[in-house]
Amino acid sequence: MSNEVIAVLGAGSWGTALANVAAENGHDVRLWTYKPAQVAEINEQHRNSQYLGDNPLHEGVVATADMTEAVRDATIVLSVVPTKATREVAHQLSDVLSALDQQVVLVAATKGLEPGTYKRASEMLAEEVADSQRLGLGIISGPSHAEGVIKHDPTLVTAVSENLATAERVQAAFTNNVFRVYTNTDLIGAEFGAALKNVIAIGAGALESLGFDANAKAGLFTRGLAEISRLGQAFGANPLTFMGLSGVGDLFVTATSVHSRNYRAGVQLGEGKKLDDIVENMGMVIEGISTTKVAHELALKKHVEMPITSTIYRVLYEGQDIKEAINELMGRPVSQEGK
Ligand SMILES: NC(=O)C1=CN([C@@H]2O[C@H](COP(=O)(O)OP(=O)(O)OC[C@H]3O[C@@H](n4cnc5c(N)ncnc54)[C@H](O)[C@@H]3O)[C@@H](O)[C@H]2O)C=CC1
Ligand SMILES: O=C(CO)COP(=O)(O)O
Repeated sequence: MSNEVIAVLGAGSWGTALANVAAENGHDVRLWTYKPAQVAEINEQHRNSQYLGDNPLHEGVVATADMTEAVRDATIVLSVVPTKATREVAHQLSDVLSALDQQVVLVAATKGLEPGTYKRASEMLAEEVADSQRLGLGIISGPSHAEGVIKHDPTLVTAVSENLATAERVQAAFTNNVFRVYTNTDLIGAEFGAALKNVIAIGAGALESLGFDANAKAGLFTRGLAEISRLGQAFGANPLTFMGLSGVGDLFVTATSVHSRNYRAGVQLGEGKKLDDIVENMGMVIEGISTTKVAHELALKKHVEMPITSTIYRVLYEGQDIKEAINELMGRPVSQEGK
């Protein structure tokens, strides 16, 4: 395996888990966070307790609060901050790359769409980091909770870039015996799948707390995936991508796992907790909350029917009662599948 110098921007649960995979694969890894206490804990105790508890990190994961230090000589840079911070961090990265006169393969691991602009993570990176500063642009996506990856649970993800050689370079850098990386070239489909499954996962959590059985969840997953695919296709996605790891795979894990922040938020909504309290107590980003609003707006703009997403929008943003919302969904005129 050729050795890469990999900078990971964002030391939350996912950035730390990805940095750990890269270090275990023998790469030179720098993990950037703006929090000095986190730098000290990672470098001295090889833990990131706020996000990953007592799980030990590989000693090759070196944290720094200095982005220039993190990025200097890096060949691959991963952006793993929440959607709302992606543009700001990418802008900072661009300044750093200019000063270093350096080019990198740029990879987003963020799952969301930017409010207002409706941009995907890779689009934000492309807008903030100039072509001349990039050797390639892609994403890592798929069913992969950090909590499982850090414990070496077998995990399958996909590296996606419109340029297959870029995807293959990321694949080569991250694949190992417990972390298997596929490739794909449908960036649009992969990013829509990754962002929109979070919305359905919130719905799945709510069904769980209302005590509904697997029938309801299977219906939600299937019809949820149908509307995710419809919206993605309206932007040019390949429908087959939604059958893959960044589509049904990620929907399945996020809408069924207790590790999912989105699913857990849905459970708490179903228990009657207030949205603001849920966000405050989670302590980690719940991307689906903002994505629900973005997706609902996009569906209206593109005239794409997304009844489940719009129902979850009304529950989250208009205070609609969940049981009443489910009754409304179930009472919609019946229709033909595959339309
Ligand atoms: N947690 C997981 O298992 C997975 C998460 N993801 C995605 O990865 C992204 C990050 O998720 P998590 O790591 O779970 O989030 P997190 O909430 O655990 O951590 C986010 C990190 O970003 C940092 N951050 C936030 N705002 C910042 C800013 N303005 N400037 C610099 N740093 C900032 C925080 O300090 C924190 O270290 C999300 O889009 C999520 O959907 C994708 C796959 C798995
Ligand atoms: O995308 C994820 C797993 O693949 C993470 O989902 P949550 O943000 O809901 O934990």
